[in-house]
Amino acid sequence: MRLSLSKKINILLFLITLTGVLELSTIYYYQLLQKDDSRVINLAGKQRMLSQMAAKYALSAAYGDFSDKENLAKTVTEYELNLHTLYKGGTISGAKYPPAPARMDAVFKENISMLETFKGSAMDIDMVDAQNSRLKSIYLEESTALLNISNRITNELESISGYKNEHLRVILLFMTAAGVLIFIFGGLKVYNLMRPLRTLAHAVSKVGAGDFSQEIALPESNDEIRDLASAFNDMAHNLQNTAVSKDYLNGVIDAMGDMLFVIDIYGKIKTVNHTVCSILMYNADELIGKRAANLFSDGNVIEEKLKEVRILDHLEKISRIELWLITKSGGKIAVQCSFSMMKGTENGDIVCVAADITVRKRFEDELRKLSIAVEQSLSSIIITDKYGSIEFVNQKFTECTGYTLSEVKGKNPSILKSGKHPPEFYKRLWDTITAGEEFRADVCNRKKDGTLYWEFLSIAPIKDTVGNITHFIAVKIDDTERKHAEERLKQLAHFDMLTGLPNRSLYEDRLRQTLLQAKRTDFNFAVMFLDLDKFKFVNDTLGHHMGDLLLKEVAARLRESVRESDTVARMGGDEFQILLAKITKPTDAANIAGKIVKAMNEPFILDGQQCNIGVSIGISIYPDNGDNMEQLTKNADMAMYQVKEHGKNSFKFYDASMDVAILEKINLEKALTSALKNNELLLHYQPQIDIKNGKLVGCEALIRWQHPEMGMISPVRFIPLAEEINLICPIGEWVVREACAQNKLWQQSGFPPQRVSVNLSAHQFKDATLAKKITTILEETGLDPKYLDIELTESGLMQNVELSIQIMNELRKLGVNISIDDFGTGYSSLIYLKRFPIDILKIDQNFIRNCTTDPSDAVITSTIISMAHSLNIKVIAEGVETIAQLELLRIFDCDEVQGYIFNKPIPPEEFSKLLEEEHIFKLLD
Ligand SMILES: Nc1nc2c(ncn2[C@@H]2O[C@@H]3COP(=O)(O)O[C@H]4[C@@H](O)[C@H](n5cnc6c(=O)[nH]c(N)nc65)O[C@@H]4COP(=O)(O)O[C@H]3[C@H]2O)c(=O)[nH]1
Repeated sequence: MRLSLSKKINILLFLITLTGVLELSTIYYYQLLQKDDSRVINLAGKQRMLSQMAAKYALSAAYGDFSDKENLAKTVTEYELNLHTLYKGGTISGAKYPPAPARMDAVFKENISMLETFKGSAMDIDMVDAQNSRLKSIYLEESTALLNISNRITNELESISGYKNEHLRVILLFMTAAGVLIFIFGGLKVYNLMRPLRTLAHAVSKVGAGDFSQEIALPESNDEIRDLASAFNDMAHNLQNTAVSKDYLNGVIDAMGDMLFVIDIYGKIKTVNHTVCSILMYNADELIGKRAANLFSDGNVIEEKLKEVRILDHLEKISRIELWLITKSGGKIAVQCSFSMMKGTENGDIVCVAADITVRKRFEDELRKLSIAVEQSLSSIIITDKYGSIEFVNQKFTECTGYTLSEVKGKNPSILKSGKHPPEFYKRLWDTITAGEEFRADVCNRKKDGTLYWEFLSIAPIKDTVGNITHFIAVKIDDTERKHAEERLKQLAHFDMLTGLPNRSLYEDRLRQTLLQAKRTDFNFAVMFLDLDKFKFVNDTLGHHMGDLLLKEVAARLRESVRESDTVARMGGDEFQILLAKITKPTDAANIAGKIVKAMNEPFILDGQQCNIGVSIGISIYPDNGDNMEQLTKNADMAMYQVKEHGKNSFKFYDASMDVAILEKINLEKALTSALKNNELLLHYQPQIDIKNGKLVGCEALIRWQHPEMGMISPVRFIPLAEEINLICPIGEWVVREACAQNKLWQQSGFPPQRVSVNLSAHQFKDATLAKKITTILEETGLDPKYLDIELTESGLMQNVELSIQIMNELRKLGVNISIDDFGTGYSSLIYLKRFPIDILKIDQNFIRNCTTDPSDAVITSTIISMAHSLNIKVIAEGVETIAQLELLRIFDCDEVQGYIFNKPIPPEEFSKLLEEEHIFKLLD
């Protein structure tokens, strides 16, 4: 049952009041009772006195004194009245007397009876003989009895009154105790009521201090205090959920990544958060009170902004602006500030939140620079979406193709297709880029006006943050000129410039192809080795010009003598070779050879002058005279020598009896096998000179074989043999070790350090452990890798491009220099040149030899030099023999030169002398 607080208090008050009233009533009643009792007791006392007086008067009469007879009557009458009043109650002289308690009935009756007896005796008092002693005793007895009973009544009344008093005192005591108990109970109740109120007051004061986590235990009582406590808990809970404390708010503000300032109406800083302090490197104390404008590079702007914010306040707009904040150390930080009036305050504070946009700004700057770079790039740039639809092209693209951005936007780059590439090319392109890789290639495209052009194309996918391709970017460098140069170089590399016939490299390539085909499909072919008779005489007597004209005419007649499918090549000088691609029988070759001899014997009219020559032809037939290129060529060569030996101007088939030379070769092989361990190999060194100052910058190590009987043998003779019999690798290793050791010795002798170049055979370059071997040699000899230069021939590298690149990179990593030897005689591919990590390019001496006389050789030389320089590659010209060559090379900006004009390859002791003299080679004046 719910007892409300007011009810509880009312009950308590009622009980206390009731106790009080009862107590007062009791006291009052007690007082009244006391008054009645004392009146009764007084009357009873008076009865005792009256009984005494009656006794006295009776005695007096008994002794004959009747003077008090009347007094006796009066006394008895009064006594009787009083007795009846005491017994039954009544009023005497205005005073009221209550009737005596019932238990005193007997005594009062006895008193009345005694009084009646006494009265009877007293009535006869006149006849009493004064001397009658019996009467005397009767009177005495009766008055004493009356006196005694009066006393008894008095005492009994007194005792009844005393008992009553005692009883009332007990009641009073009890009531007082009850009152005290009710008071204590009430006090305890009030204390209990106050306890939850005190808890509540404590909790309320905590909430007031911002601690909303208060929750108090509900009192057990089902009253308003319980309601209050419950309401308080609800309130605190709601406050915690909806309101934030100052600390919490400060925590939030300090945790903000952006800087926060509160600026007062005077433009002074009132508050800052931690981010401000950490970015601007101030303490909060240093900032508070400072003018906000002083922190910005453009204080006026800030002042204006603050004013504007106050004016616009009613619009409730947040005003944003980009500014520069100055740090304590003077650094500048780009920020985007937003200003807003602080709501809920009257003092006009403004909140300024400044976001650090330095990175974004830098990024925007980068982006701006990048877009300018893209727009102004000298390369054409196309950006497409992931489906290949064009989104952007730059200015260079428009210049290059004639298409504007609006013309190509949304279209596919295939509008540029030239039709020069097969569908597989485009498939490979798409397969590569959609696989997320970069595609690079030389591409022939078509301009808007229909003209074709070449460009070097690189397409890269652009990926989003999760790696999905979103766009493709194509960067294209106009390659037409380079392509032309390359085509031209290829032409130069594969064709003889004078006669237009295929040169050695193309010829050998075709021979290789024919050989492969013949092996596959089993047919015969013939190799012819031709040497003109008397050409030297014509050249020497009629001059080079006539010699050239003659060679051209010879080439034309040779071409006419064979089928389209046959290859006529000029191998150099007056040496030609012919590949008769398919013959059914040797006589076919004999017929053609006869035809050629006949054609050569016809007089030549050169510039109006007639001259006659002849030709010696050696023929070898596949497969009878050899099943490989070298053998077929060598056998044809041998047959040609036979012709020369036997009178020239004829042809001869190879015959095994010619193999005397083969025996010689076998002997040579044996001798070479033991040459290494017999220490018959040695190195000569040829100086390499800086063309600008004549200083010695390096040398080329060239192997020599000092045979005990055959004398000095040229590497041209034994290196191919060593390659053939697999001796080239140990010999090559010996060369590298010897050259490194010698170079280190020179350095240890105090000579200025210089580079030593070593030739490496193509066979050595097939060895994947080559770099490891060279590392060991460098470690053993102690030579710094930068003083070693490895020379490789282009054709050697091309045999296995990927392995070559791998080995070259390994060597490069070691710090060793890499040169390409005999450049211009092989593939001369610029694309490969770009892929090879090359330091030096050596122009083949064939070009140098003729560069001053043959314009095409001069063109090749200068093209090679400028092309190498554009790829950051140094150029050495070898085989320089004349001042004219040297002069031309200097004009062509060649870097270094080597050749007989300075020195032939010399033994190390002689080379030491050059170093000792610190020899400066005399160049041109
Ligand atoms: N006509 C003329 N010739 C000049 C002139 N200056 C230098 N030479 C010669 O031209 C050749 C240049 O060497 P190469 O092209 O590497 O051609 C070398 C190279 O391919 C090979 N060879 C030489 N030494 C080694 C070697 O240690 N290892 C390998 N694998 N091959 C070597 O033998 C070839 C011939 O070597 P060498 O007979 O020493 O002939 C050398 C050198 O004596 C000049 O002004 N005029």
